[in-house]
Amino acid sequence: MALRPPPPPTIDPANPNIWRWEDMGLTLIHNFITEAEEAALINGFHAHESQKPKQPTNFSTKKRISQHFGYNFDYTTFSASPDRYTPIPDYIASILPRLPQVLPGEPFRLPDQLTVQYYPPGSGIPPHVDTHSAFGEALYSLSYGGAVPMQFRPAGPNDARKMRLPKRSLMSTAASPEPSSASSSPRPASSSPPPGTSSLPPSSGTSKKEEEEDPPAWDLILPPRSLLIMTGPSRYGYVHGIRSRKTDVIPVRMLEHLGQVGVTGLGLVAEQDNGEQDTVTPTERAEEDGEGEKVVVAPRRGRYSLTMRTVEFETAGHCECAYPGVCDARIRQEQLEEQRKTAQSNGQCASTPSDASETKTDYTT
Ligand SMILES: O=C(O)CCC(=O)C(=O)O
Ligand SMILES: [Fe+2]
Repeated sequence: MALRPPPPPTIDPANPNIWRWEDMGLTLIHNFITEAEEAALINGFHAHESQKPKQPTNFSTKKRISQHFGYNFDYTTFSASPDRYTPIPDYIASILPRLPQVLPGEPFRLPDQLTVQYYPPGSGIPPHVDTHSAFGEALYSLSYGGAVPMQFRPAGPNDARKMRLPKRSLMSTAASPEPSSASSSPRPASSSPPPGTSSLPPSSGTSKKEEEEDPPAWDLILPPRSLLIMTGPSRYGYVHGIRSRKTDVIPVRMLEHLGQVGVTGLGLVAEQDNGEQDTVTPTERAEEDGEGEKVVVAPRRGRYSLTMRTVEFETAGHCECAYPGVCDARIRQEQLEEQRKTAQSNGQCASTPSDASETKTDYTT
């Protein structure tokens, strides 16, 4: 199926590279870094990978490979410890001061929890909501290498249900990936099941048929060297993910829209399998899909992303967002309340609020 274009963005009249979806708090800035900076980031990733004290990285794997810098996040306590810190290399640190402050009126802290991910061609990340309570509102994600479409949809009742499953895992549901607790730890496989199709386990008593339809999703192409910024609804109330697939069927109108604002070279079809540069523009490859839409079938390339978040030390574990259905802090409160009620009905002491930080969940970011 062809990608579904996003709602029309507002293009910044002063800088056509900047696309905004103001009602969603979503921004995409094209050409945010130069090709030289992109090359430095890619070289830095591979140099760091080669220094890992383990067997050589298998780049032909289908799994994402990740590297963590800055504060290490501990998912058993749901907090970051100021004394567990992996130094941030220069090729990443130099990007941070250039990030736009997107929350006016709030003091701007440079992101201090950084995750670099390499997505081998065809791999993705399950649909998820990044953990609300652990990080500041603004999430930044810089893309480099190949382009990839990121899928967005408003979080729905199925997501809320899945986030309340006792054994939620990144493999199976709308959750909240990354970062994992230790720096450079391997991530779960990213390929299955396809986002949006995960079903509840039989023990939940809910059959696939009884599940409500997810709200419709749309795709945002993240070209290499672009910066995605999520705040507000897109940060707290939308699910985002990348489908695992070898090729994307891209409507030509999506490519033309990118071309109009000076974005060329998606990295998707820039190189042929024989390694030669491909001089044919993507739109020249267009064909019609079954519905008469002009599309380009573009093979996925290896893609890298640098996700930048700010750890909340002060307010860790709390969140007052408008999306309690998919809010980790609200879910923990609900669980505590249930435990308290159960304890009361069993005639035991109710648990104290301090249990909150120890509640065992397997939420990742
Ligand atoms: O690869 C990306 O751009 C985003 C990854 C992501 O959503 C995450 O790590 O939470
Ligand atoms: Fe995410």
